[in-house]
Amino acid sequence: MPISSQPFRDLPIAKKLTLFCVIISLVSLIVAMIAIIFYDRYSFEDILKNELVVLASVISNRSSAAIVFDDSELAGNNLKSLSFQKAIVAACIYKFDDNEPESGITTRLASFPNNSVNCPTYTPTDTFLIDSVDNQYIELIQPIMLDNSIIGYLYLQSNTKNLQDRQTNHVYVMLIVSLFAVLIAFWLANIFARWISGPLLSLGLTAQSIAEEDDYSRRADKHHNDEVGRVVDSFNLMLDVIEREDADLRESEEKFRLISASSKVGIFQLDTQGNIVYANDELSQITGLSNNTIIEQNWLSVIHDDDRSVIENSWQSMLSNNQAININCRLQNGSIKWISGHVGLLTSNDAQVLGYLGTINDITEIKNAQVQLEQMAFYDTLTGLANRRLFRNRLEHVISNLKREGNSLGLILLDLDNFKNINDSLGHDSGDALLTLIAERLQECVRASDTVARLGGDEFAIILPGISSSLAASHVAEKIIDTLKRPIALNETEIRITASAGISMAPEDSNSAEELIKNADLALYRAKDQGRDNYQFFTSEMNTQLINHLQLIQDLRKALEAREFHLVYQPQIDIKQGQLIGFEALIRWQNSERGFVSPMDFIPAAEETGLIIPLGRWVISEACRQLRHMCDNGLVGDNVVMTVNLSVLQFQDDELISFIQSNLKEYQLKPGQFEIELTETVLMENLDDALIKLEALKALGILISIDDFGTGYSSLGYLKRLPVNIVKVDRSFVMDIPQDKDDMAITAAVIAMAHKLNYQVVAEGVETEEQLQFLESCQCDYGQGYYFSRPLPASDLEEFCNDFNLESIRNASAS
Ligand SMILES: Nc1nc2c(ncn2[C@@H]2O[C@H](COP(=O)(O)O[C@H]3[C@@H](O)[C@H](n4cnc5c(=O)[nH]c(N)nc54)O[C@@H]3COP(=O)(O)O)[C@@H](O)[C@H]2O)c(=O)[nH]1
Repeated sequence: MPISSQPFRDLPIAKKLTLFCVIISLVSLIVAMIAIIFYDRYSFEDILKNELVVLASVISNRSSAAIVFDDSELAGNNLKSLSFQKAIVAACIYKFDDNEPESGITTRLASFPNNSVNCPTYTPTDTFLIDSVDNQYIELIQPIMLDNSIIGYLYLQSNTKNLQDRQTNHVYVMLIVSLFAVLIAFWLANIFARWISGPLLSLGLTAQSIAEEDDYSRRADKHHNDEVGRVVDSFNLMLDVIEREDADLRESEEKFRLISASSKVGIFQLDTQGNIVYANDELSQITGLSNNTIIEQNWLSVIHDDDRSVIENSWQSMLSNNQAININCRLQNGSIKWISGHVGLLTSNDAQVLGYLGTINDITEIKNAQVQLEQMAFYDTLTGLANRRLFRNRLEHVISNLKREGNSLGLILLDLDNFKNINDSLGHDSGDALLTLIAERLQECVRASDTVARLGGDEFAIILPGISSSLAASHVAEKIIDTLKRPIALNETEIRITASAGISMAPEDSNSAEELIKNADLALYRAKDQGRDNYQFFTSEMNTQLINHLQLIQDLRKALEAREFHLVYQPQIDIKQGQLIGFEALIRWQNSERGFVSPMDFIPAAEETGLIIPLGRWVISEACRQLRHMCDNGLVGDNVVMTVNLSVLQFQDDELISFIQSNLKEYQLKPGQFEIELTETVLMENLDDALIKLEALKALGILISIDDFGTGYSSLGYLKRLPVNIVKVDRSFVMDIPQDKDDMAITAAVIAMAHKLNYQVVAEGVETEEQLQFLESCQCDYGQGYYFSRPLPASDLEEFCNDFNLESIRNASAS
């Protein structure tokens, strides 16, 4: 409620109290004075009248003789005594006429002063009268008695001036006394007022200084235990609470300031209109605007053009709905920054919106990382092509459109032939560069609407959406294979590479992405099987093959548990000495339903499933056990070597060496009695690791031979680096001797080269005397083949060992 300015009301309490006391005193004094004046007046009049009566009584008593004797002189003398009475202005003595006293007629006998005009010609009607005349005089008529008879009258007139003077004096005195009383009352009231208002004033001053200095540690002084004292107590109590809350507030403000200052988050406060009223330094850092500019400038102007309308909309919705919002946008202030933020409501205890409090984070790095991650998640980092995930997404997307639009889809899976060799020989950097060039060539072969993806390694996929027919798909596949065949210049080397491709079509082959990939993969497998550098369409019989393959794997697992495997041992003969020098352990699987299953069929499946590890370990143990058995039975000496074949996975097994060692120990065999046979493919999987492992095996004394030498990536360069003991010339070279002169030349060269490198040579697949003679002529060290013996079951080994004689074999062959 507005306070109107009223002079009295606005006076300080002390003055009000003083004024109040003075007014009370004044009113009291005035009332008292009036009462006294009135009282004075009547009491003075009474006194005057009484004095007049006494005076009249005395004069009248004295004057009876004068009347009786009609002595005016005596009467005059009696009256003269009144000269001392200053108030008496007139006095007269009257006597009744002697002749007619009953008539009441009087004669003036004497007067004072002489012949006073004031003495009336008097015929009294009353015997006794006293009265005041016009408040100026008092008149008295006193009968003069003699023997109870009235003989005359005395008239006295006294003026009241004296009385009035006395009264006036009284009034003056009272006024002076009142003045003093008022002054004393004022003085006392002042003291009293100060006494009363002093604590209030002090309380007010304390409150004022607290407000001015913002110092809530101060306390008001308590002067009395009265109501003001209780107000002071309450005030101080309130200050305690405020001080505590103020301290808490300051502490929290300080915390906020510290947090705000050191925060890596931009913090800002807006008023109810959305204007920034506070911003911390980090906000300036993030926005690139100075603190003042942020507050002055319309900060929305720094929002990226593309994001501004979205932010404005959510901003408006926050202002109108009073609901917190999350923001995610770009800032354009020179460079582009991504920010993420939150703006919440700042409300009072009664839920009134006081403004808005918000935070923003610079998420540019996160965004960039996100973009990078997205790139990495969906694109191949080396070639920039779609990766497996994106390929899969697109394939599923195209298939779903296919169902709607009734189009066809071609899927080509592509694998580079022998890419590994290039990688190993030229190095991974060259391999990567080649893959990048291949990716470029692949993209040249297809339309922009097609998807070229790298699925990993040297495996690529091409999605051909909306392709008209399998004929059109075959044209693309041909184009790709031809394009890739073109020589590629890589690090000043000209490289030629071929590719194999498998094609599946939707909806003909399947409408499921997974099925299509699987079908194309089967077709690719067939293309590789067909000698690479070609493409194959998926056919339903490939599916049958797949089913058979899966059945084989299932049976293989069961066979391992059911111990359906056994080993056969093929002797190896020293051609020059004609002596048995070792056996190659070869696995056999005899299945009740399948009958005999060739290792050529089940070893790849065992490799594929990892079953080769337990299977291969069983072979090692069984071969060692068999050699121990033969040694123990005197069938062979400790110079006879047992050879086992190791596949890629087996050779990569970290526990291979320790496993071999523990078996040698268990069967008390020397490392030199045990040999591992590795194909070039096994070694080439990871030549560097293979070398380390081979060195370790050789250091232990275990013999190492390279199987199928000459069929793979045979190179003198890498052969030199291999710590092997024996090279096995592949059966394919031996089998056509002596008909195939080239094979003879190759065989002779391999033997000579191996000898140069101090390796011994085993010729595989020796079936005839001619082959043996040729190998002899080439100084081949050892031979293995049906000519000497087929692989023998363990039960036939005793007979073989006891009966073996190369001469007899040769003689029998000659006859
Ligand atoms: N990882 C493992 N691989 C193994 C194991 N056992 C065998 N194999 C590999 O399987 C492939 C086929 O072997 P297999 O059918 O046993 O054939 C061997 C011989 O029977 C055959 N051979 C031997 N001499 C002749 C011959 O004069 N003529 C002819 N037509 N065939 C002959 O050669 C095979 C032995 O070859 P190799 O191993 O290269 O010395 C084969 O690749 C085996 O390696 C196993 O336990 N683990």
